[in-house]
Formats: sequence, C-alpha cells, structure tokens
Amino acid sequence: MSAPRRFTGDTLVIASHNKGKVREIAELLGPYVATFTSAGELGLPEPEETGTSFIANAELKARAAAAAGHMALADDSGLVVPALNGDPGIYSARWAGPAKDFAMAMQKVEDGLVGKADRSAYFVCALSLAWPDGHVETVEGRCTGTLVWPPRGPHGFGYDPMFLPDGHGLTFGEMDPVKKHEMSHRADAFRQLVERCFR
Ligand SMILES: O=P(O)(O)OP(=O)(O)OP(=O)(O)OC[C@H]1O[C@@H](n2cnc3c(O)ncnc32)[C@H](O)[C@@H]1O
Ligand SMILES: [Mg+2]
Repeated sequence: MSAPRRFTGDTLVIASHNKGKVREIAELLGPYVATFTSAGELGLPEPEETGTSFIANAELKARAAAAAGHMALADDSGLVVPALNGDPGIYSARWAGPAKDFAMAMQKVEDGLVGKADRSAYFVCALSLAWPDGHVETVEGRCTGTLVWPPRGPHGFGYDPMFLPDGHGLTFGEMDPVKKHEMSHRADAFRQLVERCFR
C-alpha cells in the first residue's frame, strides 16, 4: 500500500450544502487549516448522490468539488437503524424531502419502530479528501446509540434529537456541541483523517 497523501496548501473547500455539517467540519479541522470555503459559498452545484455506500457518495462529492481546482473535503453520513433493515442509511437526507423536514423524517423512523424491541442505531460518517487530479483519501467513522421518542433538545441538526449515544444520558440534541465533538461519528472519522493527512 502506498503512503497516504498529505494535505498541502491553506484553503480547503468543504464540499457540502448542509450548514450544520459545514459548521461542525470547520470546528473539527480548525487547528489544521487556515481558510475554509464551502461548495455553497462557491456556488458549486449539488452533485447527485448515485453511490450505493457512504464511502462512494463521499468520494463522488469530494471529487466533483475538487475538479474546480482546490482541495475539497466531503462528508457523507447518515443514521443506520438495524430494525429498519439499515434505513434511512444513505437515504437519511432524502427521507426529509426537499423541504429538509427532519421532524417528519424522525417521525418516519419512529413509525417504523412501533412494536419493535430493538431501538439500537448508529451514525456513520464517511469523509473523503480529494485533490484536483482526482486522488482521494477516505475514512469512515461510527457512533452507536439508542433511539428515543419524543425527540429531545435544540442543538445539532438532522436526527440528533432522537439519538442517545451509548453510555450517556443526553441526546445529541441536548448535548453541548463540544461534547458531541468528543464522541460523534464525525469526530471518529476526523481522528482518522487528521492522523492520515493533516499531521
Ligand atoms: O450532501 P451534503 O451537501 O453534504 O448535505 P446532506 O445534508 O445532503 O448530507 P448527506 O447526503 O450526507 O446526508 C446525511 C444526512 O444524515 C443526517 N446526519 C448526518 N450526520 C448527522 C449528525 O451528526 N447528526 C444528525 N443527523 C446527521 C442528516 O440528516 C443529513 O442530512
Ligand atoms: Mg447529500
């Protein structure tokens, strides 16, 4: 296996149109990157997520943004619920519809769980760093927990208010963001990516 390529330069494009993610990524990578911009700010189109895995979609989004000439980082993530055969999984954003209605998406998850004993779930985060020549470095992180109902807490985004991480009494929606960054799937993935490309 060849050695991983390291991040060089000072500007990184965050290849995401999700403001919650862009904020978390800038917080997690702040110490290693001088300047951030995002696909949204640059007016780059949102590529169609045609991959069949988190990793395939992260690589496709990162490569699409890096083709514009700067190194780009994409995150493809979602909530996997074993009792729902892995749904919403890579369709986590799509379950919220064009209006990005996560109250509705969480209700849909809850409706599927009625009468089921297994309320376990995990978040997955695939991160892909892409170079303008098409090279990518990709990692995947996880965080396991349980789904609660009704949703709790004003923080975070997406499915956070119904996700109770293992070993904790507060949902990601109730938790201080600093605390979420100590244990989330995104934090797990970033620990691996920093080790590989940013140190
Ligand atoms: O593709 P981009 O532009 O980055 O933005 P997106 O919101 O479409 O992102 P994804 O395709 O990766 O879909 C992931 C969805 O999974 C959910 N999700 C991911 N990480 C999460 C987190 O930390 N907390 C709560 N929900 C999360 C959230 O609803 C996201 O919209
Ligand atoms: Mg998306």
